[in-house]
Amino acid sequence: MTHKAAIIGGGVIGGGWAARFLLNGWDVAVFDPHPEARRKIDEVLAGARRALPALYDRALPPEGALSFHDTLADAVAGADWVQESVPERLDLKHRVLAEIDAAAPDHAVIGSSTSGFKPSDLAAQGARVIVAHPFNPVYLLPLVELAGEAESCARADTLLRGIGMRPLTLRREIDAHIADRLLEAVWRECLWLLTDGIATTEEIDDAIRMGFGLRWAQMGIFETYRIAGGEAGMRHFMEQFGPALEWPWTKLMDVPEFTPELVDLIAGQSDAQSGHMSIRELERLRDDNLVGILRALRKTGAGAGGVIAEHERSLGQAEGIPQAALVETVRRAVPQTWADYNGHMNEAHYLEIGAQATDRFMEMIGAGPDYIAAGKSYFTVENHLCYHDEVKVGETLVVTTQVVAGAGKKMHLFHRICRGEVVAATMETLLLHVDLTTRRACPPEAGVERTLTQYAEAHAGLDAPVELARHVGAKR
Ligand SMILES: NC(=O)C1=CN([C@@H]2O[C@H](COP(=O)(O)OP(=O)(O)OC[C@H]3O[C@@H](n4cnc5c(N)ncnc54)[C@H](O)[C@@H]3O)[C@@H](O)[C@H]2O)C=CC1
Ligand SMILES: C[N+](C)(C)CC(=O)CC(=O)[O-]
Repeated sequence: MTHKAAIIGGGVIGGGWAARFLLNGWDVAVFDPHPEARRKIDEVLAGARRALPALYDRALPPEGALSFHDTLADAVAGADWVQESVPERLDLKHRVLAEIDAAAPDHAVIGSSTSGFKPSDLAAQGARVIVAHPFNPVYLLPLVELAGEAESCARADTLLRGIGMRPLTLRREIDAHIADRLLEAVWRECLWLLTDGIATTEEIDDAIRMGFGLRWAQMGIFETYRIAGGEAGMRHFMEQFGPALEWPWTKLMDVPEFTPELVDLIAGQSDAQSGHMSIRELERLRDDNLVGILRALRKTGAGAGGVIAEHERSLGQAEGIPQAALVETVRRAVPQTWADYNGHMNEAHYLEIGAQATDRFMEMIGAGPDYIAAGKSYFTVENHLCYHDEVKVGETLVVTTQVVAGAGKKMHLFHRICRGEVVAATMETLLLHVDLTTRRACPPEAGVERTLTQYAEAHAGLDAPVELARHVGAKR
């Protein structure tokens, strides 16, 4: 059954929520009286369609339906989740939340994107609401801080995990939650460094992105500092740097006055630093970098990479049943990071997607991660790729796999890499079954051999592909 989300306020954050729900298969209804709201959401969606599918090696579910409504009540009718994302003004939030509460179904989770109000502030006039504070861009960053009534937070946790997010439920409510407390502390010190003429906006950004910002994405602060203590770890780190808390290393709670002069100084320096790019261009750059970082983290499971890997496991894939028809082994979007200077998918990634098809087929015959952990696997000994057509970023590729032969130590596969009806490339691959202890070829375990043989027999009647056993044939 398709879920429905209602988005009340479709600006930077509401647009991001709309994209996150929609691309994960939810229907989305938007209410925002601003005359430009639809255009802005369409632009955020275009960015999300380019970025989010690129995180995964499997296809996301088919997109839900997007609709815009003239009244709040229309938008929330039948919704399973209502997300309030109007500007950060308590009086406005009270008005909007009262309307949502009156119109939303009893079972709906009502979340507020507030960056800093506590659930008790929001519910002061009786509206049912929890804090569901996301991070920009909502369609890529997994974190959502939850605060408020326990049962609603638990329901919210389940639904958010289903759309690839990582809920963090606060143990008790606090102004600005956890992450914004940290962001405000850094922001405050940045303002002092600017006010005191110590550094420019660009220099401060360099101080973050060239150094500790890279560490924070994967280890946060405590794990990072544990390592900084050397072999003696966290205790030694605190012995060494604890006294610094007494030194003037931080202005602590002292806040600079936000004068018009300070605003002009920051806005002017920020224009000089990044004004040569539009906000949409900056968003695309940010998203491409985030996709690259998240995909790198996926490999080790560190930080948000673990969330992506876990969500991907929940995305549907073909059943491992031997059959005469070809087996679908991969269905995925082409990420921006796979494009090259010719404006299409680089040749190396045809091999990558072919290798993903082989990995998936190994899982289907019972030679997946558990089998490998127990000491047996397959090694590739030969690949042959034929490139037939170019593929562009964002297109969906489907790989089907044919078993050419599968007996004893050998597994001979033929992958067709298809874009719709077009076979964009083929990859023929020969693998040998190996004992990972001796690193030598050996017969597979009985279950794997039996399933592989069943596939080979089922595929024996299929036509041999024309590319099979072809050599590199340049006409002379
Ligand atoms: N911008 C950010 O980085 C983040 C913002 N937030 C929070 O998200 C919320 C929204 O912030 P942004 O999206 O940045 O603001 P925004 O200004 O980009 O968007 C607010 C939207 O609400 C609409 N709106 C105003 N009154 C409305 C009403 N009565 N009914 C329906 N829509 C109405 C406006 O037309 C506008 O499109 C705030 O509570 C903010 O603290 C949370 C995380 C990050
Ligand atoms: C600046 N901010 C308080 C609106 C930041 C957030 O709430 C979260 C984010 O995305 O940085």
